[in-house]
Formats: sequence, structure tokens, C-alpha cells
Amino acid sequence: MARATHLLALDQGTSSSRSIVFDREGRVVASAQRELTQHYPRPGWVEHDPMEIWATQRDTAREALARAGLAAADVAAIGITNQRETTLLWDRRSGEPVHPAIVWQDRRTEPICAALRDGGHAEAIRARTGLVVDPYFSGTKLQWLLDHVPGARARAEAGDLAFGTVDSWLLWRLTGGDDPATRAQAAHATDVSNASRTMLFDVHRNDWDEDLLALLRVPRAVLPAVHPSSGVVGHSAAAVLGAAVPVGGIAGDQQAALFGQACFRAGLAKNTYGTGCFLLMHTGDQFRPSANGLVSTAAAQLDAGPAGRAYALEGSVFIAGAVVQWLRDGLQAIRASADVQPLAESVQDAGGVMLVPAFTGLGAPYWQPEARGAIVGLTRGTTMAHIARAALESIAFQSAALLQAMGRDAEAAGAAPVSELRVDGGASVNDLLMQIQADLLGVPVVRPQVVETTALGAASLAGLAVGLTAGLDELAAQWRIDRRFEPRWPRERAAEAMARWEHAVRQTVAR
Ligand SMILES: Nc1ncnc2c1ncn2[C@@H]1O[C@H](COP(=O)(O)OP(=O)(O)O)[C@@H](O)[C@H]1O
Ligand SMILES: O=P(O)(O)OC[C@H](O)CO
Repeated sequence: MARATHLLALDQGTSSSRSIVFDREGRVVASAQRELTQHYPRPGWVEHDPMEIWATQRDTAREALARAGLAAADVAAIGITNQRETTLLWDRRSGEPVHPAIVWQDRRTEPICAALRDGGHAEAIRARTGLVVDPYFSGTKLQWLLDHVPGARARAEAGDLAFGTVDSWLLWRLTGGDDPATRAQAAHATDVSNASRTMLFDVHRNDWDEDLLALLRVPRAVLPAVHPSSGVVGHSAAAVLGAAVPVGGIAGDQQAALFGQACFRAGLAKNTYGTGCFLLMHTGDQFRPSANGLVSTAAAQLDAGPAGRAYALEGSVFIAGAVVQWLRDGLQAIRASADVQPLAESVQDAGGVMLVPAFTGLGAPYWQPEARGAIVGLTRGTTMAHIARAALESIAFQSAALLQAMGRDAEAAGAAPVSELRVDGGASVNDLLMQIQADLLGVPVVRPQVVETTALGAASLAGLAVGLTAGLDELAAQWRIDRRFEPRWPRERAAEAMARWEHAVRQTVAR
């Protein structure tokens, strides 16, 4: 048999399932995508149908292979990457989910989190897991499922139920197949980067934390095995793609993007500009707690031993590209997202207007759930062009605040600050936004040729596992620059702009 030459990435995101076929040099050969239905059963609740997650993912994998003109036998390995924290619980025998997936954005477990904070557990949780106590993470979502699905806790304790984030669910379906006859071969596993988002995982020891399991009343029997992010954890059931293919990589989507951006060592950082922004900075083999409102998380790890340890600091912005959607759909100021750039470029600057898109509160580093959006600095001369420019600037300001927080953490640890920011995501195509970002940060903003960095990261992790990819040096050499945006502003101007931003932020909080 000819040696398999390609890699298949399954990229299961919040809004869609995508599959991308890469060649061994990391070039995109073919892709396929399907939208995912969002369910909002109550205010603050967000759910996905687990069977739709699986079916769309499976179908895009088949379609991408067909478009590439390849068979499963041509695929050396599969890499899985996924929306993180989203929580699933299913019956090991029937394969049926016992409840819809509770999506990372879902806020229903805030009362559980408040009780944990009031009970004085926040510091211990941060020290073990790197996370702030927030409904964002999986632990309280799993607790809610065990408490609210009739009979779930007893079935979980008896070992009949399996918990997983989306990667585990896809792996289980992929390796077990759709036929009950092959279910016994299903792998129930996850990787360290996904486990580190559960608030149940000790990132120092890379194991589930017995104290946290007891605190959240989670029986160990529901939990998946935890593996490094690279390594073969099972093979797809032959019926799914037409032949068995090793699953060689798993990572949460933001850690996969960090890997796909070739950020393999301390100080390298990437920012993904999608609906929100996710900024991650590698901190090497050191777990670094944040004193500045960020979370600490496991980066993609290649090896189970101490030598494989890799961590990152992370900050997320809730509304980034979404502010452009709001200009389009809410204000109807533009017809398509891409129209924001010419409109914003039609004015020299925002004319003193500041827009704080705190539509759903503010995330890191502010953590102000009660804040609401504001536009300040309006004059008789203000036009929609100024507001559009202020909207773009708001994306850059929020990201700059995250990078400043990372800089303060790095300084406190005696580490070097970030020297360039690697970017990807839907809004990173906006050259004006990228230039504003560089001007504010004072470091170059670098956009790579392959902006499918999440899928590329997962494919690379899988490629390393089966030897199709030689090593990190080869991956670093494959990462190529499309465009580099150099900062042009004097630092005083950037500092003054940041001060005006922080002033505007304070006005949204003090209501
Ligand atoms: N040219 C553009 N300028 C600014 N924002 C854009 C542009 N094109 C798309 N966007 C924004 O990018 C986001 C989509 O990016 P994407 O990476 O697909 O997001 P997600 O993965 O969160 O669904 C949308 O919020 C959209 O408004
Ligand atoms: O699906 P995305 O790309 O919006 O990413 C979701 C994140 O993983 C949530 O933490």
C-alpha cells in the first residue's frame, strides 16, 4: 500500500463544523463546512444538539475527502480540535446523549459558581486549575447535568454514563462508529488542553483533582482518560470514512491555533479575531498564575512526562467581530462585514468617539458581567464613519488591554514581553484593524499565509504522532508570513489612546 500522505483536521466550532485536508507541507487541499444550529431555550442558556455536532462533523469529513479526491487510506492521521468547555453527557451502552450539550457561553450555573466563590474556594481552584470560577468552564455544567437529569447521578456512579467535552464526544463516535456492534471499541479520552478547561483538572500533575471532584460531586467513573495532545488514542471505525484511520491529535481550538501559529515557546503569542477574540501567550514549561485578570491554561502538550509540559496565559474578549455584525444587522450601517473597512477609512480617525461593546458585559481583564455598551464623545460632526472606525478600534483596544495584562504578568515573572502578535480569524483580514492593532501595541502584528491555524494545529499534532511531520522545526519553517503590520505611532500617542479607552470602560461599569 502506498504511504498515506495527507492529514485530516476535524474543527468543530461554536457556529459550524468544518473539516480540512492538509498535505504534508501544511497546505490546505480541500475543506467542507456545515452550520450548527444554536438553541437558546431560556435567557442565558445556550445548547447544541450532540447528534447534530457529530453528524455535521462526520459529513464534512467525508465531503472534504471527496473534494480532495482522496480516500481514507490516503490519510495518515486525524486531528480533532473543538470549541472548548462545552459539556456533554451520554450513555455508554446506547450511545445516546442524556441531555443537549451545554455550550461554553451558557450562564445557567452562575448560582453554583457564586456559592463556590462565597464558600471561599476561588483561590484554591485558581491555584490547581489556573481558572477563575465562572460558568464558562465545564465543571459546574457537569454538576448541573448530574443534578438535573433524572437518574443521572446514580447512572454516573455506576459507570453507565460518560462525560466529555466536544473532542471526547467526537472521538467516541469516531472510534465507536454509528453501528452498536462496533461501540465496544469506542475510545473515551481527551487531551490536557481540553481537560484544563473543565475546572476539575490539576494542571500541575496533569490528572483529575480528587478534591475538586468531591467539591463538585463528580464521580470519577464519568471522566475520560487524559492524553497528551499528540499521540494515537484510537482508530476511526472503518465504516465512518471507509477505512480505519489513526486519531493522532486532540487540542482545544485556541490551543490548536497557538500551535498552528508555531508559537512553541515562551513569549510567542497569537490572537484570533472571530466573534470574540482569544489571545494566548505561551509561557513555556512554566505554569504562570495571572495577577492581572487572565487565566492560565495547558497549551498543546506533546509528551505525557514533565518534559512535555507547556502552558499559556489566556484572555478572551466576548465581543470583537460581533461588533461589526452589530453595525451590519443592528445599526444597518453596512451591508457586508467587509464594508466596514472602506467606511472606517473614509475618516482620518474616530473624531473623539469611543465605542465600548460591552453588550454582554466585559471579559478579561475586566470581568464585569454587569457592564453594558456605550458610545461616548459624540459631537454634531460625528458620522457613521466615525462610529464604524470606533467599532474597529474597540476590537484593537480590548486586545491591547489583554496584551498589556500579559506584559504585566511577564514582567512580574521576570520574563520577556511579547515581541510580535500573530493573528488569525475572520476579522484578521481587515488590514485597517490590523494596522490600528500594531499602532496601539507598539509591536508588529503578523498575519500568516495559512489563516486556518486552528485546523492546521490539530493536523500538525496528528502528523507528529504518526511521523508524517518530522518535528517542531519543520512546522516552524512551514509557518509563512502573508503580511506584517509595523507600529507607526509614537508610544505617547498609544498610551494616551489607551487612557481614553480605559476612561470609557469605567463609564460602562459605573452605571
Ligand atoms: N472584513 C472584516 N472586517 C472586520 N470584521 C470582519 C470582517 N469579515 C468578517 N468579520 C467578522 O469576523 C467574524 C467571523 O469570524 P470567524 O473567525 O468566522 O468567527 P467565529 O469562528 O467566531 O464564528 C464575524 O464577527 C464578522 O463580523
Ligand atoms: O468555536 P470558537 O472558535 O468560537 O471557540 C470557542 C472557544 O473554544 C471557547 O472557549
